[in-house]
Order: sequence, then structure tokens, then C-alpha cells
Amino acid sequence: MLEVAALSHFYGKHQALADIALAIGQGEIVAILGANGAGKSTLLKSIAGLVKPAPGATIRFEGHHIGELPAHLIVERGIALVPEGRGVFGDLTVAENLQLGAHPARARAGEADRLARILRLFPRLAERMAQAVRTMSGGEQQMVAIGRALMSNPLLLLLDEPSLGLSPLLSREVFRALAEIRSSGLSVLLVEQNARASLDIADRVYLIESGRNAGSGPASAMKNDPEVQRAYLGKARAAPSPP
Ligand SMILES: Nc1ncnc2c1ncn2[C@@H]1O[C@H](COP(=O)(O)OP(=O)(O)OP(=O)(O)O)[C@@H](O)[C@H]1O
Repeated sequence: MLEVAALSHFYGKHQALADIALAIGQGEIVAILGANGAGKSTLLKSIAGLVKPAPGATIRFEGHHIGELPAHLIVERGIALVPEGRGVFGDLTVAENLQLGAHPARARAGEADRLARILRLFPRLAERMAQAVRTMSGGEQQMVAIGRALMSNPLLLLLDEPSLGLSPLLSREVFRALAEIRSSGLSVLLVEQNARASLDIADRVYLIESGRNAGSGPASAMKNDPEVQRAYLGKARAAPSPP
């Protein structure tokens, strides 16, 4: 569904991404793990058309090259980004924020059904449709942000740190929603500090270090990789066995 190759990005002289390659199949949840500053957000923004890849990159979605398209046309192709920090409109209500997500042409057909499905996914939003988003908890605002992205009728959802700053309870709710979203056939590319939760939910994982690919594999295998356990799951390296 999505194929990325030779993706680099420079902020001035600073190279944030170097020759990144990744692929996502339909209905997959793919997680990206990497330290702070590794380039994860830049990778999502490059796919969403918010930062421009350096020449030579390939970003192919559903067989079409999208690397040169502006962000609004990438949304029309079916890729929706939920940015870090959510990007919701605090002074608008939940209903108005969700409505804003429905602006692409691809979202027009079936809009009412889509809204009903989103409100079943996040019943808290159904109870608060007329509430200004700035008065909601961080977790509820994250639900608004995900709901707004889903209103665009995407095929692929890009999520940047959806559990950042959420209580464990709300974080579990967000991850439960992601599992439901996947079971409806959507694909998800997930950047998450909570490595344990993302390894639990993901099908496959890519590791990124200093803007470069540093490993990939099925989430089930990555969970047992000693290096992943040490770097991302806080497990100490096993002591060497005595001679
Ligand atoms: N607008 C910008 N201008 C200059 N440098 C930037 C800009 N945005 C990001 N960077 C730098 O690019 C590198 C990658 O940043 P990015 O936000 O993609 O990393 P990240 O893996 O998402 O980090 P975090 O986990 O802390 O959110 C970092 O060194 C960062 O300081």
C-alpha cells in the first residue's frame, strides 16, 4: 500500500532522515521506534507532504508517486496525519472539529455513517459534541484528533505519539481504538514513546536511529530481541553466565 525508499530530509544543514526505506501493507499496524530526535516525526511529515523529501526519494501510495504532491492532495489520496500535540482547534466544539476533518472530496460520500462509526469508537465524544475542545482532557482531545482524521475517510492513518501525556486508562482506550480501526481494514503507521504498547499492538516494527533504518521485523520477534529490550523496554542486558 505504501512504499518508501531512499527518503532523506534536511533542515538546513542538519540531516534528519537519511535513506529511509519502509513499507506498509493494507490492514497492517506498523510501529516506528526510535530515540528522541531520531527523525520519527519528520518521517511522518514527509509521507503527509508537510516537509519536502530531498531529491531521489520514492514515496508510492496505492501505486502512485505522491512524494511531490502538496499535503492537501495527499489527504485526498487517503493518508491522514494525527500530528504530535494533536492540532485540534480548542475554541471550536467537538462537532466542529470533526466536521473540519470531512473537507476532502473523498469524505463526502457516507459522511453521516462515518461520523456514527467514530462516535461508536469514542463514546466519550458522543456525549460532548457541543463542548469546546480546549475544556477537554488530553485523552479526550486525542480522541477528537483521531476522530477528525478518520472523518477524511483515510486508507492509511499516520499517528504521532497518540499516548503522549495521557493517563494509563485513556492511553489504553486510545490503543483499543487503534485495534478497532485496524480491524475495519485501515492501515496505521504509529510513532509512539510507549514502546511496550506499540509492540503489543503492531504487526511489524521499524527501528530508526539518527535518521537511518536500524532494523525491522515482526513485532512478536522484535519484543524478544535483546537490543530492543535494552533500548526500548528498559530491560537490563542479561549477565554473562559464569564459566
Ligand atoms: N523545523 C525544524 N528545524 C530544524 N531542525 C529540526 C526541525 N524539526 C526537527 N528538527 C531536528 O530534526 C531531528 C529529527 O526531529 P524529529 O522531530 O523528526 O524527531 P523525533 O524522532 O520525532 O523526536 P521526538 O521523539 O523527540 O519527537 C532532530 O534533531 C530535530 O532537532
